[in-house]
Amino acid sequence: MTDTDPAPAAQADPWPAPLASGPVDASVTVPGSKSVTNRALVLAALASEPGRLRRPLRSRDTLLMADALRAMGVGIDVVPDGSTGADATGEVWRVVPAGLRGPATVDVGNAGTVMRFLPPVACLADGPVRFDGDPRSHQRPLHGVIDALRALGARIDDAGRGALPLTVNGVGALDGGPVEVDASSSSQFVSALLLSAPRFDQGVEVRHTGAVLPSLPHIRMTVEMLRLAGASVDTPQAGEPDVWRVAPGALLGRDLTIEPDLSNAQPFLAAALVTGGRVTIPDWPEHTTQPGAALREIFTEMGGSCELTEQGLTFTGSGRVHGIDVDLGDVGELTPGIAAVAALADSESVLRGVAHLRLHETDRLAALTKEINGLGGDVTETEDGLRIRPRPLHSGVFHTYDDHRLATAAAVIGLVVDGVRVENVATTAKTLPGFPALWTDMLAGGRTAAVPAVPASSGSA
Ligand SMILES: O=C(O)C1=C[C@@H](OP(=O)(O)O)[C@@H](O)[C@H](O)C1
Ligand SMILES: C=C(OP(=O)(O)O)C(=O)O
Repeated sequence: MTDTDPAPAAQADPWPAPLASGPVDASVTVPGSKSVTNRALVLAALASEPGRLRRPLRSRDTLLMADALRAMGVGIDVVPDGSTGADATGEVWRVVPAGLRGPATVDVGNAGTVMRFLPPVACLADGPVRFDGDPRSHQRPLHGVIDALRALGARIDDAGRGALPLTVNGVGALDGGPVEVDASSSSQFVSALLLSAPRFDQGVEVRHTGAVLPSLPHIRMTVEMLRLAGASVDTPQAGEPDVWRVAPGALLGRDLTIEPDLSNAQPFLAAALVTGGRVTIPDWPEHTTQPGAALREIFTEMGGSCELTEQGLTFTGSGRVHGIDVDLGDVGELTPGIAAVAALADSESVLRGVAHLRLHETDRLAALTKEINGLGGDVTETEDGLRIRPRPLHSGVFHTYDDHRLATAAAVIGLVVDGVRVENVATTAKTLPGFPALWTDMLAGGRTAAVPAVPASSGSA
């Protein structure tokens, strides 16, 4: 097992998605949030003292982030939890900040958070940091981060591509100050500039100039986590929309427990919806900036009800699945899972506000259209989303295009459509390693925890 390979159990490829024999009834412990884990790693690496992450997500995207920070000199190790028995919280990563080093090389894989959040960090290294990743990473938008960093004083060699691969020539500091960015293709441009800004000489003032700004909850997550780390952040006000300011200053080392990944809870909640069953997700946070929180409302409208108790969030399907007309601009990463449910509904759905999904792990709008239609569906792409007219679906191979959310969406359809086979289900390791086992445990009424046991001795994350 390498640091970037969480070694999921080998699966048949294509993987025969299990058919539900009746309504599911299970409690599923979902691993930590990718978005929270990778922000926590960056903020801990930039802090002025060591910090800890409890229940971090151990997946391809987060291990790539940890490896990249380590390559720049940061210490990241698995340490014993310190608590025992029922109090044990799972894996703990200790992050020990250090003077950031270059030369270094960073493999971003296909992780938006790594490719966007780390070039600003690399500006603070004392030498060149080379970034490259999967072929798809060369196509995903990065120009907003590159142009903004240059405007703030950075030297970046990208051979005029405005994309990966590139080298950030770190000199140990960055001026910072006011900068404009068009983040209409990814909110991560804004998050990236804000996260490192406490360490820029003048902090930063980011002004978004584009017509739309997707994934606002993820920007709120950035702001909230910066503040938790002691940063001073001003957020957009009436009369001054789309402007964020971060003051320069030291960041604190925190002891942070990572919330479960609510977007990865989606397929399990969808299972309750499409089978008319019941699924509980323990540790569902009462307050969260994760976009997955919107599932409570969206899936309720599509045919069920949910209740937040001490046990977690329980979603109960009504036995009917309704179509929905919804703007998913704030919560774009939920689109594949909602499209899967919509394909099984009793009426048409229109999913809007997600044109930027064409530049995600794959072109998600094209991929969902092709693959659902390949099973007999009737999906058409619109300018900014999908129109889904439910049809009786049949067996077939569902291709996933190296996209974790395509794979989990296919599994949802496979619960009620016999003979769905998911090509490359292993791609779920990007954010949810062990997905097939969690899925079959759920169908067996599982109560199994996905959180890895605390290792007996310390070691590298
Ligand atoms: O900042 C983050 O953690 C994320 C922001 C969103 O990106 P986009 O704004 O590019 O959609 C989201 O889709 C992605 O999964 C995670
Ligand atoms: C868009 C996603 O990921 P990334 O962080 O690579 O942008 C996603 O997880 O749905």
